[in-house]
Amino acid sequence: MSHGWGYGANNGPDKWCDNFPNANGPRQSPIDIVPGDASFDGGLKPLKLKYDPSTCLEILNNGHSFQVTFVDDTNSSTLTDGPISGIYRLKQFHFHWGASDDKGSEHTVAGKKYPAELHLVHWNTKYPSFGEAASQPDGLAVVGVFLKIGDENAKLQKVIDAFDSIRAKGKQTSFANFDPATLLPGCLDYWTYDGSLTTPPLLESVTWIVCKEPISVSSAQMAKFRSLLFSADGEPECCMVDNYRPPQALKGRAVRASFK
Ligand SMILES: Cc1ccc(O)c(S)c1
Ligand SMILES: [Zn+2]
Repeated sequence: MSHGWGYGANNGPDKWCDNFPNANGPRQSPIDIVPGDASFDGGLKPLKLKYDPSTCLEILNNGHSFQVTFVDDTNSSTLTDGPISGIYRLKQFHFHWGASDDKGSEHTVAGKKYPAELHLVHWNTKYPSFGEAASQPDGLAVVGVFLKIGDENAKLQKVIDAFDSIRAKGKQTSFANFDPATLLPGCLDYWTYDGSLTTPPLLESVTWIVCKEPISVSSAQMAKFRSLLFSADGEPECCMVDNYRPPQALKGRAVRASFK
């Protein structure tokens, strides 16, 4: 039986094209962002993120990353303005990270890798659901935030404190009253381009909004990320590390900057 997709030698990013033809599509993510090649667009609006902590629902280990999911049946937690039109609802946030502090982000900046990258996933409310939106070219908007090694991040620690309850694949636990805005950098300057999910099925439905300014994470906190498992209870333990896709070909796409 064929093993599901993952990040190992036999099922990792270089093999995803075998089962997911989008992998070789024209608007794949992530990309290497080259600041000198990005064009400033004065028409880009500031990001407007309105998050209601009471919509925070649970935290789970899905075997690829961990994610915090939100109730998305109203416009309580939304992304508007920025490069998008209309109202996009927050569905979940998750991270990608490395086995060591020198790698882990999906997007890179002039070749620089950060130790981790946060993705805040929003869906366009012109469609009836996340699932419907995910198959549309303007269906999703993902805000990416880089993590850099520095001071301990007290806000992030609230998420890390839940890891003991979700160490193995398939584990989930309630996670209430968390404000994802506390994970955003102070400056919301961003780069934006048309891309895709960075995990199978690699749907080309994402407006990427990558923040220029990183947030901090301590090396000890990154070690806690690496204590999570790709494997389920009863399976040989496999540490959840290097769950990132490397940069993909730009294929003529423009990258715009909201800042000079
Ligand atoms: C919807 C979604 C799921 C997983 C991901 O890594 C991303 S980037 C987006
Ligand atoms: Zn992601």
